[in-house]
Amino acid sequence: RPDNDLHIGGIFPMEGEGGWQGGQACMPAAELALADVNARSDLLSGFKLLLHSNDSKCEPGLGASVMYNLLYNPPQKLLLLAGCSTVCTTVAEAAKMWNLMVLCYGASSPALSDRARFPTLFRTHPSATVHNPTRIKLMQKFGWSRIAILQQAEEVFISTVDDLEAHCKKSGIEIVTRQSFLSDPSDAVRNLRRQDARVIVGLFYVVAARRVLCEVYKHRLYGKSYVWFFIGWYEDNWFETNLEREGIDCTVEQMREAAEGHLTTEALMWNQNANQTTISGMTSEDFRSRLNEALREAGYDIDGERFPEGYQEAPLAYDAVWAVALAFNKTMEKLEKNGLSLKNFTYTNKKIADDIYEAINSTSFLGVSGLVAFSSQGDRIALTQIEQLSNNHYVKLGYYDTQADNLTWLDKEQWVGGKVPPDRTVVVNEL
Ligand SMILES: CC1(C)CO[C@@H](CC(=O)O)CN1
Repeated sequence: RPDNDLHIGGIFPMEGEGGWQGGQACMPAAELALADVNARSDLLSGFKLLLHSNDSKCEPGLGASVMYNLLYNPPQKLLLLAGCSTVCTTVAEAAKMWNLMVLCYGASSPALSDRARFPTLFRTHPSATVHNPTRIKLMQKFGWSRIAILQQAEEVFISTVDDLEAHCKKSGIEIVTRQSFLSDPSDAVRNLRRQDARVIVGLFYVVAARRVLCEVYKHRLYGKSYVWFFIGWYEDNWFETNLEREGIDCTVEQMREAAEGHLTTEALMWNQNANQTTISGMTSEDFRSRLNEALREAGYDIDGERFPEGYQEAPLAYDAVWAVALAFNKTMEKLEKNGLSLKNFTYTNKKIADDIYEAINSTSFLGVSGLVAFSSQGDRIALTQIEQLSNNHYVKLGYYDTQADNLTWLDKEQWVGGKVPPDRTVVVNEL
């Protein structure tokens, strides 16, 4: 029997100290997709897709050595799947030397949107810059043209804020101050008060977010005269957990009071229309049930709400495998016209690599994570969701489709003072 296996490498962050261990849910999701595409007789007819997985621990060095093992050991690989921005940066910068496409299911760094450095990179995970047009849209909706920025000094937030500044300039929104901090936000928050900041965009990881919120409470930078934009992918009760362990000297009540009313933006990773059948024949809720089953078998206590890391991003990994299978299928059809197949691919065969690139570049299908399509930089085109914390739970306020400039608004927003807070001190002239 001729060898009709098509091999791809999978680099998953499974466990480690730093970064994101999203491989815990993303690897099972990728394996579900592998089974589904191999079960389809109308895809890669006669060929079988095989995934060779390894743990990167979200460390670029280990990711690089895992990549070399995949490439220097048979069988020949056709493409690499990877997660974590740091690992994707290393793998995607090197992969071009082997004419390999890299599909990242868990990388949000804006630095990856760079075809000069990463000519073969595609990602089903949107860049962190996907929040920015949504933030601008909300500022325009509520008439805020004077804002402040508070950020943690991390590469992903620095490049996201650079992009936000560019959007603000284009939209005539003034940034009165841009404060950044390494790990202690107290000086930065104090400076916000000095600059009379009222509408503040906050960009930091969740541990830093708790420190910021307690400082906001102490400096009374919350309530009816302030609006905070936070990132929406923290866990729902992020502002009232771990306070003791992280030395936050605010009580749960104080944190809740400071958090009341803040807005969040996040990229949609689960197809919103829960009844919509996707390319796999499943709805996103069907996918959730199958993923939960696979995770229970892997030993996770899903019913006890003990979710593995990467659960939120699992649809991105599932759809990444579908994007590969569909692109290989398209490439196979093209090669067969010349009596060739993907089995003819070698690490020095740029021609076939270009065919695979073209096929991925023109991806467009409805996956469990929504419409899967890439920008010319290989970035995932995604919808964003806007929420607001009201009485301690997040309320959906709307969705934004940047491509169509279409804001779906549910008119659910509540303001502490009963009206939209102004972006500056309003002087009322006594007549
Ligand atoms: C939304 C988040 C948590 C952003 O970081 C991604 C990981 C990374 O960019 O390294 C995973 N998804």
